[in-house]
Amino acid sequence: MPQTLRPLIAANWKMHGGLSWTSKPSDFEAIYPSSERRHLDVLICPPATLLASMNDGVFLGGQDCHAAVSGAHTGDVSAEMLKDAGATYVIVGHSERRAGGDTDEDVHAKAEAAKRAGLIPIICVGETESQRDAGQAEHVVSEQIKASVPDIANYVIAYEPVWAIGTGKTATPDDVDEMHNAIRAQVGPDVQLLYGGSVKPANAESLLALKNVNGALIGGAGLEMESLAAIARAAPK
Ligand SMILES: O=C(CO)COP(=O)(O)O
Repeated sequence: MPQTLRPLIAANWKMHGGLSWTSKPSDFEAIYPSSERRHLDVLICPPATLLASMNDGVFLGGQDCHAAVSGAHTGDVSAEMLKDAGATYVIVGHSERRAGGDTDEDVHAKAEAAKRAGLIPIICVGETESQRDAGQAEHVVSEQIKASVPDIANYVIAYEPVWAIGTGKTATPDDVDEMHNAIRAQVGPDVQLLYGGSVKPANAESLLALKNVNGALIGGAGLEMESLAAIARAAPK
């Protein structure tokens, strides 16, 4: 891993959590103190309702944003609102949003909105199981990157094969290595590349050891601070 690319261990809480929830980022500090993790960054992306109530020594992010600054968009949240509530990052183009209708063009516009607001977009890409079975995985991901990534300097790519999300099926280290090497060749040396899809404490070390894996985007295993910390501890120093 080039020296400049710090590991980023990111939890996407999806639609889980509330103000009285027992899992709190402040507990993360007690389990894995920042003094012991100066070599990496930890990010939690809670539901937008919780962002402003959290300020606990980890980076915070949104899970999606609208492309506009404000306006008549019922139910949406702008990148500026996420920034205002304490976010540093925002996930865009998650497959669960793409399944809900987000196109590559939408993702491109959302990533530009993130930059406009001073947030770092985490741009998600990944193939479906049938695309992988058809030998199309690298092509699909490369086309998603071409169409979804705007001309901005500071962004993160998260490779999340759709078939590995929430299924317990993790891509093998060889599959992840091959895909991340292809993405690295496409985006250059400066972009952090995260792997996501059933990352757990038990498989984190083998995935995070890969040369072009600079961190993880974690769903289920990121809801508990103990398991998130165990994954973070598996990142190379
Ligand atoms: O979608 C994901 C993170 O954004 C991955 O979810 P799981 O870790 O639950 O498979």
